[in-house]
Amino acid sequence: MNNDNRTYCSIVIFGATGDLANRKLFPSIYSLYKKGKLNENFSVIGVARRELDNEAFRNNVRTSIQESKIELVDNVETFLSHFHYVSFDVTDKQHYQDLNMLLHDLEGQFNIPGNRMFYMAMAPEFFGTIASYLKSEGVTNDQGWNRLIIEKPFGHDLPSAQKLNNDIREAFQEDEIYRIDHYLGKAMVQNIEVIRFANAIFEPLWNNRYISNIQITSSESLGVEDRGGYYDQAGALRDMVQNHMLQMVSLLAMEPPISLTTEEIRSEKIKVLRAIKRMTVDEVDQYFVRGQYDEGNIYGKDVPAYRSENKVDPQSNTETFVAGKLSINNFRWAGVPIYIRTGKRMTEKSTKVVIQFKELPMNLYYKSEDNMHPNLLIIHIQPDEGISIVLNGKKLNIPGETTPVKLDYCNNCLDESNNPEAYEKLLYDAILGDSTNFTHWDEVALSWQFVDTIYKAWENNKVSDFPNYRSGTMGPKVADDLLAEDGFHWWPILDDSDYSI
Ligand SMILES: NC(=O)C1=CN([C@@H]2O[C@H](COP(=O)(O)OP(=O)(O)OC[C@H]3O[C@@H](n4cnc5c(N)ncnc54)[C@H](OP(=O)(O)O)[C@@H]3O)[C@@H](O)[C@H]2O)C=CC1
Ligand SMILES: O=C1O[C@H](COP(=O)(O)O)[C@@H](O)[C@H](O)[C@H]1O
Repeated sequence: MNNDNRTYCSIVIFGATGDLANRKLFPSIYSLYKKGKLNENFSVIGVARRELDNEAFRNNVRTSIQESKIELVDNVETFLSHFHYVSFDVTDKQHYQDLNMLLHDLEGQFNIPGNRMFYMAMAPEFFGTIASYLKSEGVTNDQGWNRLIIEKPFGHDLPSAQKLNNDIREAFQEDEIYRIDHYLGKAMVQNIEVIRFANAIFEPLWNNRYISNIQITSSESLGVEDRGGYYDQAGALRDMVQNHMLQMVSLLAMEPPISLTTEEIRSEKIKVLRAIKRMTVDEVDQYFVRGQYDEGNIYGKDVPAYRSENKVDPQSNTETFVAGKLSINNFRWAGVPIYIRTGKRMTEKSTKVVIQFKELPMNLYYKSEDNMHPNLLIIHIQPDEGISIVLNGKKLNIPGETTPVKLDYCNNCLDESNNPEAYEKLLYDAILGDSTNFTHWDEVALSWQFVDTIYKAWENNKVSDFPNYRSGTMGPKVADDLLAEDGFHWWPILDDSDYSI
């Protein structure tokens, strides 16, 4: 049992009957409890409109844990007794007093010193209103700490993000705001810093003298599922690039921070985002391409085109795929393209980073382009977690010939059961007050600034060829052309891939 009183707190989940709460938050809280990271001094209050009593709410929580891969143990009923539910419409100010009273009661019952965490697991249009009523109705407490966890999307563009930020800043200080980017909770995304800054063999090579290009792929085999209404307004650039992809870029490209504090790491990440070369609207098509999925076949199953998905405009021009080339204008990275691509209904669910190293100035084994195999460092972010290094070895029994050999380290092979989910890690960080793996407003603003130019170009220049990739493929041909123009190709993302091409 953990006696760390920093974890003594109440967690209020706005949107407690929703998908995120059920699929991610309840199982994460249970997992923390089961591991002894949360002791008995906590409470969870669920808020949503539908009428439920505490018992029905606790049954929902139990079901959500059962449906996750976490095994229920004997203490589950004690755990559930910490959960309470209040039903109200968050736009209705008067109910916040009831919430405050319940918080006070539970703080007494569970001996919680007034620490309050407010988790916004609801549509973003409510974020500003909730923050403002929490403050005006005195629900933010002056006895302990107050923290606000905000889900994505954080705005739709820079002006809307700025407005949202101003609204929540009226009630919460920047250091009380935890903007979630769940990629920052993934084990191998967190490992990027360790790979870079704890290994003498990588950091000396981590620059434009030795690296020829970097590729980041985050592909999904799923389509938009039941989120067509949101996604058709968002698109892949807002949904994945503005946040997750640019966060990975900044971790890969940042300078070593002077220490591992939140402020130092953030400051280095922000410098990368500032150094990304800005495009004019007219230049966007040289650097970014988009796609939309057509019908096709994934894992042997026929799937519909994006335009036939539920709650999607049948004439939609929303992109479900983006690929782009970024340049970072600084001493370390000038001249090294960073290619990113992400999309739905692609061949496989996979997130990988491939660092391709430059060729030797003179390779004694060179015979033709076909036998040139660049060294690669592959960071497998999901579903497999680990790193691979592709080197050149001797081809058996053929003198003077080389062949690529792959050295693998698998992170989740060691003990998968003990590997916490991203949400679990981030929730725990927020409870402890560690905001390193959350995004600062400056990062959000710089990312939107970059992405807004792309959308401006795309709005001016409507597509005529959507849908342009079949479901179950790696995206449209234009994404391959983007690299081919620079003499590169996308490295394959499947785990048993052949890296000899
Ligand atoms: N689901 C996911 O995997 C992910 C979600 N997110 C983000 O998380 C947030 C929540 O998403 P998700 O859980 O999928 O959404 P859902 O639509 O599943 O849930 C919305 C929740 O809000 C409640 N709600 C809606 N209107 C009101 C209101 N006026 N007053 C009180 N409660 C209300 C709903 O309950 P009721 O109808 O009972 O009021 C429900 O509990 C969004 O910002 C989303 O972008 C981010 C990443 C992944
Ligand atoms: O934020 C989002 O991420 C998911 C992909 O997350 P992952 O952890 O499964 O890689 C994506 O499906 C969703 O559209 C987006 O909103």
